[in-house]
Amino acid sequence: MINLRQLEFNYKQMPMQFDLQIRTGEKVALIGASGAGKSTLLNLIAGFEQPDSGQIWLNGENHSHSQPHLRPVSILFQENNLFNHLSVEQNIILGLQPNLNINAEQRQAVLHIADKVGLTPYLSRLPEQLSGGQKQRIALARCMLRDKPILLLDEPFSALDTALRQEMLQLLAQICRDKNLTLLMVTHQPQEVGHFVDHTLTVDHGTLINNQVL
Ligand SMILES: Nc1ncnc2c1ncn2[C@@H]1O[C@H](COP(=O)(O)OP(=O)(O)OP(=O)(O)O)[C@@H](O)[C@H]1O
Repeated sequence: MINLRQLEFNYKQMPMQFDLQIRTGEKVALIGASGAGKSTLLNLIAGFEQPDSGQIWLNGENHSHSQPHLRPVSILFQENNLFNHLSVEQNIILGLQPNLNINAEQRQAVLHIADKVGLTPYLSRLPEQLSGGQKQRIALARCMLRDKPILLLDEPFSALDTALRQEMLQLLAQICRDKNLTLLMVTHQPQEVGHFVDHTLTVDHGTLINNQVL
């Protein structure tokens, strides 16, 4: 569950104020013009930006000022999600274990998710040897492996073609269902995710302006 209460944040040129209520297991798409504040909203929830005032409640706990790693949240950024000196497999493993030491069961989970996102042939490569879409799939695989109840995705599929976007969306739907995840996902293809999400919210000039049920 995500509950934002009169959350205020100011970049000099753009004051922002967010009120938001997303129930556990709910899936919400976030749309809006470039520069409207979508990424900032995700960064506030994940703890990478600090609000000036207001409250952030996540799964019933007040996380208004907690450290990012203490929040029950996984986030996929628009870019720079990967460690370039680590292999594809190691980048995925980071979702489970920061020191990369995993047991046999965890390795099975890594291989399974790598297979699901079509990265099995690339596991020993470095990210720089992959395309933009393949890199984004590494980050997506890592996010989906993590055991956090809230998933924040910032344009996760923008580098993928239509067919692959559909496949990744199905995988995401399955994982959200299996783990009962709460999902907030920035997208520029609201028509493609309409059947998958419960609501679409629009960010306009630093505020959530509507709540449209699709
Ligand atoms: N570090 C920063 N310092 C000052 N202003 C910033 C900073 N980061 C973003 N902004 C400004 O805050 C506003 C919101 O940016 P944000 O990245 O949240 O928009 P967005 O809706 O995610 O855009 P896009 O769809 O292009 O990714 C923009 O006007 C942007 O210029």
